[in-house]
This record gives sequence, structure tokens and C-alpha cells, in this order.
Amino acid sequence: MSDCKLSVNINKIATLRNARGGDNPNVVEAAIRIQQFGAQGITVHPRPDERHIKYADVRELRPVVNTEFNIEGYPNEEFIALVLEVRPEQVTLVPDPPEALTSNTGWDCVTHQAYLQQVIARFKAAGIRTSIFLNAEVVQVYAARQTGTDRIELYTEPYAAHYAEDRVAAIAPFVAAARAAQEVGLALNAGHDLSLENLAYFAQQVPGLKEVSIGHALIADALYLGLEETVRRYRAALAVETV
Ligand SMILES: CC(=O)[C@@H](O)[C@H](O)COP(=O)(O)O
Ligand SMILES: NCC(=O)COP(=O)(O)O
Repeated sequence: MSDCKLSVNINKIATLRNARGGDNPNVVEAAIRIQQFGAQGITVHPRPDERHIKYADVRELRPVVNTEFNIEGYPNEEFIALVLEVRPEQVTLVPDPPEALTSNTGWDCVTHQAYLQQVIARFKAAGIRTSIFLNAEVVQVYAARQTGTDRIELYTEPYAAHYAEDRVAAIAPFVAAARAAQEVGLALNAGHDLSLENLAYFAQQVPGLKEVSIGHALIADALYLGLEETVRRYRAALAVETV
């Protein structure tokens, strides 16, 4: 049975709140309820323009996230200072340029190895678990190992995009990357565009999956199903026998 944890990304709750400039819906209340409904973590991705999660939200969320707090983002000095102040259980480094609409690729850990090594060392010295957002490429898994990171998070958009047409082909690079991660002792997360349609197969096929972070599809599903039923269904999708 997969023991993969569900971390709910609440960026889109903040997107809705920001549409009117007030505090409805309240992201702290949402995080409390999402955890009560069974989520095993809360993920946020503060972006430099604070288009959804604001730096102040991250500070306010810390005391109420009693599962696992995962902060994702590009590690500029402002982001690094925020993470070191808030001290989440996990920080996930993402190579987004500031103007990116959403995350659209993983790190090139060969080119950026020295930079990642020194950033990761700062977080690990503070006792914060690190993860690196990575394309499902075996060569990148081996390079990620050299950075000193604890985990990698596989960028699952290509899997999600090709799931409907050929899920066997879509999952193959993820299985290969997961096996490489096991071989070199890296723990494995995954995320981006995972959904109720494609999640169970991913959890079933990918060995050693520790955590998925899911936001966009999950919050969209909650519009129809409600947050409680939605979290229940995502947890159920993860409760599959692994191959
Ligand atoms: C790293 C990752 O895949 C997610 O954090 C994703 O980028 C969500 O960010 P947005 O909600 O800004 O699209
Ligand atoms: N790390 C991925 C994440 O947090 C959520 O991505 P998405 O489900 O919003 O695409």
C-alpha cells in the first residue's frame, strides 16, 4: 500500500481572496480545515509579486500548520530569509523566473550545482528538510544527489498532459527517475497538475513516493464537492496498492 502523504497547496485560496482585496476566504481558516479534513501537509508558493500567497500569509500560517509545512519558491535572498524565519518542515526550491505564470520546469542541477549546494547547506544548517523541483530525467536525479538535498520533487505536468492519451508512456520517465532516486538514497515527492483523474495511477506506479503537493485541480474540485469530500477523495486515490 502506498504511504504517500497529501500536502494541499493553498495558493488558489489566496488567489480568490486577493480578487477583492479583503480577507475572504481566509487562508489560515482554510489551512486549519484542510488539515482537519485529513490533509497531511500544507504547501504554499509565495511568488515575488505576491499574486496569491503573500509573505505575511506564510508567517500567519506557521502556527496553525501542525501537519507538515512545505514552502516552495525561487531561492532569492528575500525568500531564503523568509524560510529561515518561519522554519517550515520542508522547503522546495523551484527555478521559476519572477514573471512565470506557473512553474514550468525543474532545475538544471548540472549547471546550477554549486549554487544549489550552498543554498541547501544554509537550510540544512537550520534543520529544514530540502527538496528540489526536478524534471523526470535520470541524469538530473544523479546531479541532484550532488547538491546535498534530502528530497527531489518530480515535476508532473508532462505526466498529467499525456495521461489521457497513453498513461503507460507518460509514467515511464517518472518510474525511471524514482528508481534512480532510490538507488542514490534521495526521498521522492511529486507535484504539478496532479488530479483525481491521474493521481491513483501515479501513486500505484511510482516506487517510494513520499508526498504529493496538489493545489489547482484540488481547489477546483472543491468548488463542486466541498473541501472535506475533496480531501477525502484525494486521500483515497493515494491509498492504492503499489506495483
Ligand atoms: C512547484 C509547483 O509546481 C507548484 O508550486 C506550482 O508552481 C503552483 O504554483 P502556482 O499556484 O503559482 O501556479
Ligand atoms: N508542487 C506542486 C504544487 O504545490 C501544486 O501544483 P498544482 O497542483 O497547483 O499544479
